[in-house]
Amino acid sequence: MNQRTRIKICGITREADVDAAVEAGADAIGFVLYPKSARHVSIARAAELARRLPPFVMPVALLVNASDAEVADATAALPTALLQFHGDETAADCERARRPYLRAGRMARGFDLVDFARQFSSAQAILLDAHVEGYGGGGKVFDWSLIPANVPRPVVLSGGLHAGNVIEGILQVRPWAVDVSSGVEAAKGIKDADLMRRFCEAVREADARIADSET
Ligand SMILES: O=C(O)c1ccccc1N[C@@H]1O[C@H](COP(=O)(O)O)[C@@H](O)[C@H]1O
Repeated sequence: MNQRTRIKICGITREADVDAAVEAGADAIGFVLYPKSARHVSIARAAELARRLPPFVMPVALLVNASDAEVADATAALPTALLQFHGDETAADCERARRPYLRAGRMARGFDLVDFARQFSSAQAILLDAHVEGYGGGGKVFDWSLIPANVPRPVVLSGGLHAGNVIEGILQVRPWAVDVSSGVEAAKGIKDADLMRRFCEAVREADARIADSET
């Protein structure tokens, strides 16, 4: 199958970075609504930034153990956003939002990804991140060989990706999408336009290699 790997760039806090991510070719832009993150933006600020997005580029609202009231505020202010639950939420917690969502799994040895994906059968995809302190965004790569071939939901590969390793990640894992934050930053929450461009070019290179190998 000649598939285009989708690209999410997460942790955006500035207008210029929204524009540069779109220009680079991102399909989705993530806003971190988790107050303890160095990349945190308020719901109002995320909504302001999301209004810059052109059609067919999706905003993503990243939440960590948010209350139902916070989730309701986020969905009201960001009506077109996909939700990304990146904490300890249960499937029931995620489903109460009544919105399409991604559920992050924190990969470590012994983590049963197939069972996790079955628990979150209502998720659009399972996002795989390294197990780091502070829930995520740590720029850490996990051992991709821990991902079994039979995950029953689409997979979003993340965790320490950058232009130098994303081709290998895509060729090895064949994810539906990739997600990057630290690997395209000058500092936490401050994206680098050149790194975003190089990341997206590397993803397209991986797709081209897959297409070549299939013809
Ligand atoms: O970005 C954060 O600060 C963050 C905080 C809490 C949970 C998740 C967070 N970010 C997500 O972590 C992964 C991996 O990021 P990185 O590329 O390794 O920095 C990604 O999904 C971010 O959206």
